[in-house]
Amino acid sequence: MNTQEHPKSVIVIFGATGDLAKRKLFPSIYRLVQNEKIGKNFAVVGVARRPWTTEEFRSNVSDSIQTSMKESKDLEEFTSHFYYHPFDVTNPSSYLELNGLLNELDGSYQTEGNRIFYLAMAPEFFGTIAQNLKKEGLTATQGWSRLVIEKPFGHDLPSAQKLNQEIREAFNEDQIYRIDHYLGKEMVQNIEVIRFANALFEPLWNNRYISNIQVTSSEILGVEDRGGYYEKSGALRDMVQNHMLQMVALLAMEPPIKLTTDEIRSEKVKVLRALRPVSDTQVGEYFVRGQYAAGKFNDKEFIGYREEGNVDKKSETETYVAGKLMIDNFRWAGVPFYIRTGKRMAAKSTKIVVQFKDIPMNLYYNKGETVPPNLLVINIQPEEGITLQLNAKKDESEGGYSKPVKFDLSNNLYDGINTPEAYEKLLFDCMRGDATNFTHWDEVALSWSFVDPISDAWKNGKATLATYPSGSMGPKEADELLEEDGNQWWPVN
Ligand SMILES: NC(=O)C1=CN([C@@H]2O[C@H](COP(=O)(O)OP(=O)(O)OC[C@H]3O[C@@H](n4cnc5c(N)ncnc54)[C@H](OP(=O)(O)O)[C@@H]3O)[C@@H](O)[C@H]2O)C=CC1
Ligand SMILES: O=C1O[C@H](COP(=O)(O)O)[C@@H](O)[C@H](O)[C@H]1O
Repeated sequence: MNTQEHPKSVIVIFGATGDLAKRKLFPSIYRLVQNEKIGKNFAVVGVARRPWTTEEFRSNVSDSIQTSMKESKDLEEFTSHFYYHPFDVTNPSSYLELNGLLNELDGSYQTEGNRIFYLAMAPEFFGTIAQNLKKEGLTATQGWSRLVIEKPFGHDLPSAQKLNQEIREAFNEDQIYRIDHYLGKEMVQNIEVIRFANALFEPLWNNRYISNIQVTSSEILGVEDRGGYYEKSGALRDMVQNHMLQMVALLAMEPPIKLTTDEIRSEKVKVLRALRPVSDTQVGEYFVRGQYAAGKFNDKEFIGYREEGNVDKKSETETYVAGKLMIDNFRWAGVPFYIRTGKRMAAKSTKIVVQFKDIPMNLYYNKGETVPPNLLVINIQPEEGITLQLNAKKDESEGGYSKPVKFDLSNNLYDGINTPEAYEKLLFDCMRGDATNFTHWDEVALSWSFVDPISDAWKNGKATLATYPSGSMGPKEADELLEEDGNQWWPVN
């Protein structure tokens, strides 16, 4: 890339001493520099309460890079772009001083007045920070100002509306970048290309040819030290309201008329609007919730969720959700989208399986053979790639007629290229003003509208909480959810 095209900006990270900044944000900025996506015209200002000096902050940034990258070079030059400005974000008088520093850095790094305010803090601070930034004139520069907001965006629809209103008093919708880091994953972005750049798939992408679609996001990790947050969230709010529904929307949306932010968002919104609402009397028919109990995985013993730190011993919080989503529109009528996500499961895997309908007649039936369905598998993580399961002739020596064969298209896809991390891509998109892979307010609101009745029904005791042993693929009730439709979960590894 030509240096002329490098985006220029001062990035202010609120919550710069926290976990997200250290594990994700500093390494992402480092990779942007190493990959020559940004040049010299950038500075990063860390804000938090801890009374660190800029030197201490730089040393923390340096540690973060050394811990997370296989190779780290030019660290001194890189960290020289970082500054620390300690203050309590609830104190309005501190913003003027911050503005002074930003103006100074703007001059030193020639960032043309462009500013990114990245809120890597608990959501209760979002409204206060946004309003103080505006009130104290930090957004009134000659360049652009953008606000990046981490999830969770509210706790339910009313709290999200309130939060949105507070932020919108200070920033326009097109200045707000709501992060859903799944939208930065290479293979999630690939869904659109697989669908809309291949003559092979798009004609089959409907209820005439697809039997069901399964989206799994399983984690081996448990809740561990995040009990305080997770007790108020649970898997439904933590994963389904955002990442899982976003993947479903990308899989189900109509082809946009153009690949622009607005057109793609508007197609995703139509899918979210077409989701069949689940009333409290139907919740058991469409959703299963579970919580991990003690168990063993790879010879290691794990405690149950209720034994984790900051978790109530009688907690009813779900660490697992499986659901059947129906999209009531012309393309998808009758096709279940099954989703499942959970912690302390048997695999770290995010995978989409598109199961095609059976052939109209099985010519091999009389020969005693079943013909398995064709499967298109999109592997999002940890491996990235696509496989296509077809049926092919067996070799004479194997006996019988047909067997499933997998075409692994992964190597052809990337050919060894090291794909960028989700946060790296999203930060770069924000610097370039491309909001396509961020969530619009309408998507957030519709997702909460879908999820709220489910969590209300659970809260009102309308469904039992199943348990599953740590190290398993979830409760048996989730298998029964599919068995009732004559389906089964496809393995994730
Ligand atoms: N960690 C992760 O992997 C992910 C996090 N998120 C979201 O990102 C956000 C941050 O998460 P995470 O980094 O884990 O949280 P942490 O608790 O690790 O960090 C919180 C940060 O906020 C600062 N802080 C707290 N109160 C104040 C205050 N009054 N004034 C100034 N600074 C303050 C803390 O610094 P100090 O104590 O020095 O003031 C710290 O830097 C949350 O919204 C979370 O939900 C989203 C996805 C993944
Ligand atoms: O947003 C979240 O995502 C992570 C899982 O992300 P992944 O990229 O590792 O799949 C999850 O652990 C966390 O609870 C949730 O807040």
